[in-house]
Amino acid sequence: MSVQRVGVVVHGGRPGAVAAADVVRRWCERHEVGCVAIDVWGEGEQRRDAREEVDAAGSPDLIVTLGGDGTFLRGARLAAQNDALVLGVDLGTLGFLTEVPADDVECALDTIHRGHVDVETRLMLTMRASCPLELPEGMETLLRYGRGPALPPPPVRPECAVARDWGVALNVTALNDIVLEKLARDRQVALGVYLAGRLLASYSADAVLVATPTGSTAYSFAAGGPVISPRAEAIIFTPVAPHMTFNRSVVAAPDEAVALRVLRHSGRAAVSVDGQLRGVLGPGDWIGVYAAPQRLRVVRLGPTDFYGRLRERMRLTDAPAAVDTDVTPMWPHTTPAPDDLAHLRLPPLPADVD
Ligand SMILES: NC(=O)c1ccc[n+]([C@@H]2O[C@H](COP(=O)([O-])OP(=O)(O)OC[C@H]3O[C@@H](n4cnc5c(N)ncnc54)[C@H](O)[C@@H]3O)[C@@H](O)[C@H]2O)c1
Ligand SMILES: Nc1ncnc2c1ncn2[C@@H]1O[C@H](COP(=O)(O)OP(=O)(O)OP(=O)(O)O)[C@@H](O)[C@H]1O
Repeated sequence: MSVQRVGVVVHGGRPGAVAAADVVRRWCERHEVGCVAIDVWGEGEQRRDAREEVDAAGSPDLIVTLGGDGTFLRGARLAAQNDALVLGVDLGTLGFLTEVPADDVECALDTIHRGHVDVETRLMLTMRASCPLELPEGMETLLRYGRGPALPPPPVRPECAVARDWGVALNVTALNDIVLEKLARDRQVALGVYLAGRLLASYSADAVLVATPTGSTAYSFAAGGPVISPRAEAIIFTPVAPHMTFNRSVVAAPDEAVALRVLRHSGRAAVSVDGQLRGVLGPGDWIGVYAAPQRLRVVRLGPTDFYGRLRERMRLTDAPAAVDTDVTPMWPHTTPAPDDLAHLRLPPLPADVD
């Protein structure tokens, strides 16, 4: 695939990211490829929903993010809207989602332009709600204090309108997670949690969240949820500080929806999508979270080493009694794999590891 138009999402507060954006712009000029800077977070401006943002940018077919995981999530939201490829350049703190170091950005663009890339697809979430979402007056001001303006409420998909009891379909995609959390710090949320349409249990908690396998290493991980390979197809439900004995995550199949209903006596609940506040629910309101029909298409320049990255970036520590200096991979596969292993994804050669 040759690239027609690149959309650049840059962490404007980081000089290294701004300099790397310049490198991308010059590469585009040299290759006569359109290039547009997408300032998803222009200070003082009204933010746009993903459709408006992508249209204004002239429908790029490649989104390059220059920043950390937050910047990647902002770019992924736009790429998902246009079925564009997304390349994450690592200029952040943790860099769990990003793919290439800043020094390799030109080389990465050359490779993509020649069509020599692997495209990894990632499951994303979308949702329906009992009513369109909105932010109460005054919240916008609070949000600006933290991280700049809020996104507008998610647009309703009119093409998905049916009978009222199915609620409204919202034009949102989450690569990590959709979170329902208490709005007031002193009032838990009380929720009925339904899996595949059946009540699992009623929860009183600080928050509950629905995560993708990609998001299993983000908030869900912090709340004690399982780590799931991003290549797996699953939907994870994780409660955060539930005041009850059943506090486990439940891993559902990708065609099973997770519905969250705010109970009558509950405090109000904030809905966040990949860390962005998108609405507030009151008693009686509900959201249904399910796998989006489209997958995110992420550029991979080499074999992914998810577990190596997990060990390194999360700084996993070994049991003191089990520390061993031998880190030779199991099955280094310097010779072809035996027949009984031929169908497996085997560890990448050390030279190929990102
Ligand atoms: N207690 C928590 O850990 C907590 C609380 C709120 C939100 N979050 C997460 O933050 C995400 C938004 O990220 P942000 O960078 O915009 O906000 P942020 O700056 O608050 O980032 C939270 C941290 O999570 C990391 N992160 C993000 N996605 C990840 C992933 N898939 N795997 C591993 N680490 C990941 C980021 O690098 C950062 O260190 C949300 O989707 C949510 O999962 C985490
Ligand atoms: N384009 C931008 N311009 C100015 N400030 C920004 C921009 N993007 C993010 N910031 C600010 O930088 C801080 C970190 O943002 P964010 O966590 O989203 O970055 P990130 O890309 O995930 O990098 P990191 O890995 O360091 O967290 C936030 O306070 C945010 O407001």
